[in-house]
Amino acid sequence: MGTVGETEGEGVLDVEETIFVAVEKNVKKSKKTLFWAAENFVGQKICLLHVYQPTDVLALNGNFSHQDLKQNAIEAFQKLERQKRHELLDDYLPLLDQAGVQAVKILIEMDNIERGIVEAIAQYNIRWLVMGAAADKYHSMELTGLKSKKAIFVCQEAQISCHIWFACNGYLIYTRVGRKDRYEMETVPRKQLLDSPAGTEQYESAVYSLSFLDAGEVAEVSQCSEHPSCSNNIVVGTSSSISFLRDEEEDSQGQESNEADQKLELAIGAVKRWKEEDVALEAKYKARALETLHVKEMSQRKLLEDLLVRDKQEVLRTKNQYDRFMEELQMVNDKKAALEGRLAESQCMVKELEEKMISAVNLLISFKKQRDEMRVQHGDARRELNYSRKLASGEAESFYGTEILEFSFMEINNATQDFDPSFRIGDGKYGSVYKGLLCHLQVAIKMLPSYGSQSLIEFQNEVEVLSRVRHPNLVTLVGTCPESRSLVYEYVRNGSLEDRLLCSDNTPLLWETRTRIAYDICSALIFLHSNKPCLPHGNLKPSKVLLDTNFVCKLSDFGIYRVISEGNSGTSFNEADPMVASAYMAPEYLRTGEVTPESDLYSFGMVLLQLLTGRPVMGVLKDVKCALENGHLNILLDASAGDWPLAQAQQLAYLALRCCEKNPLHRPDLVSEIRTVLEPMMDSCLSPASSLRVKKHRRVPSHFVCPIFQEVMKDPHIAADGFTYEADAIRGWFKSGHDTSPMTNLKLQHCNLLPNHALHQAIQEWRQK
Ligand SMILES: Nc1ncnc2c1ncn2[C@@H]1O[C@H](COP(=O)(O)OP(=O)(O)OP(=O)(O)O)[C@@H](O)[C@H]1O
Repeated sequence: MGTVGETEGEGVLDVEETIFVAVEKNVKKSKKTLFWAAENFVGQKICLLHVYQPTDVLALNGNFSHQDLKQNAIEAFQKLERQKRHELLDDYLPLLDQAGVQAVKILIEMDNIERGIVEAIAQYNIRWLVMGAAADKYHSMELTGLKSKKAIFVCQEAQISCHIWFACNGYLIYTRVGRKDRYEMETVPRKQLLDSPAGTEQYESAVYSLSFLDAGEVAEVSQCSEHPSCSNNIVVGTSSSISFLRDEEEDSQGQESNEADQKLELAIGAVKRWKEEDVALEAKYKARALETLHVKEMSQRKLLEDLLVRDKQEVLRTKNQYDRFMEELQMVNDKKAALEGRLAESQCMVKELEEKMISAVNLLISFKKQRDEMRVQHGDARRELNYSRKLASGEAESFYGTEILEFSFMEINNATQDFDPSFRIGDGKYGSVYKGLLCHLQVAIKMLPSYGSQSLIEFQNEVEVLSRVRHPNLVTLVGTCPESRSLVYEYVRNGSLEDRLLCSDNTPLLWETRTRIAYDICSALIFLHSNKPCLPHGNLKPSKVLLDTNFVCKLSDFGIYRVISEGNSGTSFNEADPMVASAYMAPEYLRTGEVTPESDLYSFGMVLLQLLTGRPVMGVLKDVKCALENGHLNILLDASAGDWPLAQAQQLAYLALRCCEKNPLHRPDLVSEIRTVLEPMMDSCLSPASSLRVKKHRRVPSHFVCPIFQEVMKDPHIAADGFTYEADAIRGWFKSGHDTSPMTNLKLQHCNLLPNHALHQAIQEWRQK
């Protein structure tokens, strides 16, 4: 327990000129004592004296030993604490500043405050000290002695040279007079001073009185003679207090002296007892404090032990968790390695499969090529065979070119790009018609309804019959797909007569062309009816009259009823208007459902009426009849056809009406009557003026012209680029070292050529006309 003194302020302290004021940390509590000093010692320097009990850092840290705490930390803590104290003391300085008093401060560090003050008095040789006698709240008129234990201790223990004023609530309560000759007095212990009568003699003008301020005690007050500037009062001892009495009659009256001695002894005894009691009490408090500290430490220890147990458990739990995670991680790593292995395997497999796929595709391509070649060979072989057969039966001449191709559903599917709607060119009552490319030919594929009662053989036989019927005015049936029950026809580019009559593309048909169309239909019907067996068309109407690029008419769907099974004959998929459809049908057909050459005549008559008038079929028969009766057919004639010679038009109208006779027997004969009427008309159409107009109309179709020779082809052949060339021209191209397409300039896959029979035939027909 050392004494550390710190002074702060200006210069060296002159203890003779300085009033020390003992203050506590709370400014409020010591403020009035300080004011009292400032008021009473005007012009004197004031030094604030403060003792503080430093915190026991080791005790604060409970279980930690001194070694555990770093010296630096302790010092830092103490420094901080000291600094705080200084800051607290600084709070007094503005008060003194206001009073115009110079101030310094001394900070003493000690466990016991009163002892600290006493030590400071000794250390700095303090001559003048002001301190509190009691807390301000205890102040009253009766308060005449010291109440604070610290004050009492200082009063008793401070070196005698120090003069001390004890104030309370701004009033001086008690003064301990200091002895100027301090060297002399300091050698005498305070107690001895009290005990010795000589001690009392040394104080002639001042009498010490220790007042323990019990209730009811009375104090006498005398003027302080020690300090001139002071209006202090000196408290003179009372009955129950320890008193130093100045009694001039003491020496003379022995009895009284004895009594005084006795009193003194009593007082000393009381002080001793009080001190013993005080020590005992302090020991008791200390013991209690230690006990409390012990209990606190024990509970802290318990708390820490619990915390330790909990921490241990937590660590254990974390460790278990960690172990589990590590196990899982291991498993995941194992799985990852396995999956990576599998992935590598799969990638190998994918690569292998890709290679296999590529070779399969290559194989497929070569198979397809082989198949195409084989199909061609097969076709050739069949043709050869049939030709040989026909040769044997003497029908060889009419045979060439009537072989029919068979396609798989896959081919039909590919040709129509999965029956893409953009490939659909029309819908009939039996199904849809798609455009497509098969064997390098542009074709129209008619999808028929299901077989129904018809067997595959029956279907194939009927198709065989139809495919053999070939005429320039009939759409050629080039193939079939029994799998999908579809018929593959040559594609006719210029739409149907129905479209033309509706002028859907604003190019009306001239009367010459209409006359020729009538003639073409007549020719086709003569051919069909003269076929063995007789093959009536069965569904003649403008939508079945197709026109090629040269407006040559080609009847489609002839004899289709032969491949439609009975169960499906009435099936209507997309029939526009049944009334309109039946308007072309002969009354007996509507009654019996039997297709005859006469029923074709009726339909022909209706088509003829429409060619003349361009009117819708409904009501046209009645209108023309009426017009002829009234002689104003010219009004009814289609003006967009040009100046139709009226006589010719009338002749055609009468012919049409005869064809539409209800009684089939009254209808004219196709060859002897109808063709006889139409033929001269055709000739007149070929008059120079007409033929010029028609020729204008009949320019050479561009697809008849070889792209290399730029002439109409004689022997058209299809190359690998899909274009048709004159055989000699394309062969010459290859011979000259080319392996590219003359049209696209791209490399050709092969140099094989395929005869384009359909085009060849079309060119022949065109030439004949
Ligand atoms: N070979 C072909 N070339 C070009 N277009 C064709 C060919 N065949 C048919 N078409 C087109 O397909 C359309 C539908 O023909 P489809 O024969 O199925 O029905 P439709 O003639 O309208 O009447 P129906 O219901 O009586 O059969 C025709 O109008 C025609 O435009």
